[in-house]
Amino acid sequence: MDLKQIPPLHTLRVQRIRATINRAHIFVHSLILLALLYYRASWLFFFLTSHSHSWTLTLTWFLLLTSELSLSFIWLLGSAYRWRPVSRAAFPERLSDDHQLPVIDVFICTADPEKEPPLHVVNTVLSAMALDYPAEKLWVYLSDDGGAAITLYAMREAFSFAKVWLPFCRKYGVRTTCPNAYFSEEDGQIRSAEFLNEREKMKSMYEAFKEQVEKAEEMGLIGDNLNKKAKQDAASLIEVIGQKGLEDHDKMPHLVYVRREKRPTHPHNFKAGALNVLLRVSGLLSNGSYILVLDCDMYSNDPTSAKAAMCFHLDPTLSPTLAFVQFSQIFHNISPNDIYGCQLRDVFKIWWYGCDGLNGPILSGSGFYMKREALYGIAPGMDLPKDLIQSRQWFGSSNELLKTLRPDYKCNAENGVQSNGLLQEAHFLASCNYETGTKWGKQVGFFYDSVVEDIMTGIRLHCRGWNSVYYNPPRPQFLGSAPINLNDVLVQYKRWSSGLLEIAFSRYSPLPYGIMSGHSILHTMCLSYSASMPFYCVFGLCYATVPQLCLLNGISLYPKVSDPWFAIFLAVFISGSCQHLFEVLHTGGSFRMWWNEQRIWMVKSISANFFGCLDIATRMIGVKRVDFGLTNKVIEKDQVDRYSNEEFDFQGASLILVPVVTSSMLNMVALNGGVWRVIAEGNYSELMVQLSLTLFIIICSYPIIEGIVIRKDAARVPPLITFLSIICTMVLLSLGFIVLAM
Ligand SMILES: O=c1ccn([C@@H]2O[C@H](COP(=O)(O)OP(=O)(O)O[C@H]3O[C@H](CO)[C@@H](O)[C@H](O)[C@H]3O)[C@@H](O)[C@H]2O)c(=O)[nH]1
Ligand SMILES: [Mn+2]
Repeated sequence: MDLKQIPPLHTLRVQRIRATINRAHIFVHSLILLALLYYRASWLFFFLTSHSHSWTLTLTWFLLLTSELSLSFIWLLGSAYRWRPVSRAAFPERLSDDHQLPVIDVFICTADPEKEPPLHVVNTVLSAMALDYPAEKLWVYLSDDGGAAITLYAMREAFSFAKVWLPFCRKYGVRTTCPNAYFSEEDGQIRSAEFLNEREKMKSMYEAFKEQVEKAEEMGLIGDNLNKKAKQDAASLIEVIGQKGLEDHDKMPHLVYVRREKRPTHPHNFKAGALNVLLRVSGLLSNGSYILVLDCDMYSNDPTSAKAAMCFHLDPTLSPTLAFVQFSQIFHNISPNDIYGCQLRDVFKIWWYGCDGLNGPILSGSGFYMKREALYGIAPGMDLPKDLIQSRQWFGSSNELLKTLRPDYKCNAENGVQSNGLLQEAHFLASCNYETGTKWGKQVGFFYDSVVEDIMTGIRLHCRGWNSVYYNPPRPQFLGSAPINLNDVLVQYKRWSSGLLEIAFSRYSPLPYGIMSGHSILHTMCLSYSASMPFYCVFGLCYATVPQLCLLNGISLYPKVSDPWFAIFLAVFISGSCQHLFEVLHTGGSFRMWWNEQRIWMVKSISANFFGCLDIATRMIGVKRVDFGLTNKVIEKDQVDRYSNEEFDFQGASLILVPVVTSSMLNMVALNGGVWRVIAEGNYSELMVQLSLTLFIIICSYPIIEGIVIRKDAARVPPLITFLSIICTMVLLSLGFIVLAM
């Protein structure tokens, strides 16, 4: 048959108009930036060389040049995302028969039954079990780092519930296969009486299942495992759920509960460590060629994702170098205009499309189908080590695991796992000593050098020669929940910032590493951009303080309104803002969302990014240990109300908020002082930019100022934070007066 007549499994379209607009903008914006930097540098040079040079001016201009240079450099790296955006379509219905599909292992991670309620976790498990994929080829693994009896109990109950839930979903073509989500939304379609009847029955069965888990929780099944020590010090426990009735597996995927061994003396490497244990245990039990990774707070929202991913993985032209297919992450609980910028709009609606037009998106933690072989430490097309000694150095001493690496290996778990002693070996693979002296976490599996293991792993796979694909079909394939309280948001960003800095300062820092591994320059820029984001704090901190302190002291840092160079500063501001606004509107956002994103970018850069830098600095000098800072997923009703009203929630605010509150206070003082000075001295034109900048920051900070001065409710800025920020503001003001008066 003529190959051209076979309908393709997927298609790719380059977004030409977007690419052209983007490239034109990159060109214009680069020219403006160059002019601005020239202006700043030439004056700085003049100050340095003139006889009567003032140290104060030299210092302030140096600070501004540094911050403007850093921002321009980060912008330049990020412009690679806009170079060649593409979009894809997949046609899973064109896949040939089910018999040829490979085995898929689904990995779901949970780490704490208090912050991640077991009922939510098993909802994610159920949604994954209901993927539209041959049941005997689907294995679902849950890694329980919380080591809680209640989670295991909930898994067993979930397996029983799945026996009725999966047939129901299949019979009626239910797409929302996460029961909690399904029963909290209306079906919306006109359905038969039989269906409505069954749905009601199913609902009451779900309620009964839910009650059972909640009752167990109340009865204390959650048990003594909850205390911190037990979480750090526990033996491994692996259970293949529902194995006794093998007949179940005609229609049911396998479900495996894995609790790895943890000892206080052994670093457990957080999620990456958990995933690597799953990689080994699953290698032994099912050895799926592909792996779907899900966080416990992100459920499958469309059963077709597995087959859609296979459209790419099974395409012989893509497959040899394709490591993973990344799906978009959509968060179901985002407020109408996304006050905290948690939907990661730029990542999933702009950047990954752009990366996909180069070598593919960076790994994003959850919602991706990964080729197992890509995680085994080799470049595409290379063979795994054949020599036994070398294999053991890479993969550890389990002969059973090593056998699974052979190309002719036949999985022997088909006949039941418990019977053939494999479980014992699985415990060995989940023990905390197993990785000692091996390449796990360094070359094999998910990488340990950063708490953002996803980005780290993605960068290293790309630099090793693997590619990836981004797929974002109209119906969200995976839905997650985002934090809805400012402190949780900032703590999450702080972890990401420190993790990204770990990458930036590691041997795998993407810019040198990408260039040295011969990776494409544009894609290296994309990889480097992600690792450079924490450095936004240089610009943020400088622009929130230096021009303001100078304004108070009557020092002008920008050209006069009448000076032609003034237009350059205005043009940078307009060009940057317009591009951002255009992208927000183009990706379905509103004007309000654009404004919110501007604000939260400022907030995050001076708090989370700055604290990320401090975190790394304290770790480097050995004062602090690495911490994951799990995101809290238990949400109170009043928090939800505040969030849906788009009201800032400062409850539980920690020190991380101090820079934000300090900056708001400082800018208010500066604006008042600046206005007085301008009125008194009439140097309006000279200080115009500084006055406008200060006013802009104040308008952006309105919810924070409101939280300090006006609000009296429980979610206002806590008085302690206000107090600390007053002290910081006073220190900054005094420093400003002392230094600038020199
Ligand atoms: O020691 C740990 C810590 C975390 N987790 C799991 O890791 C996942 C992500 O944790 P979460 O607190 O939800 O962090 P987020 O910031 O929401 O996660 C984002 O950032 C992480 C990297 O920091 C990525 O791994 C995630 O995929 C990405 O969604 C959850 O399923 C946790 O249960 C573990 O299994 N073991
Ligand atoms: Mn999460």
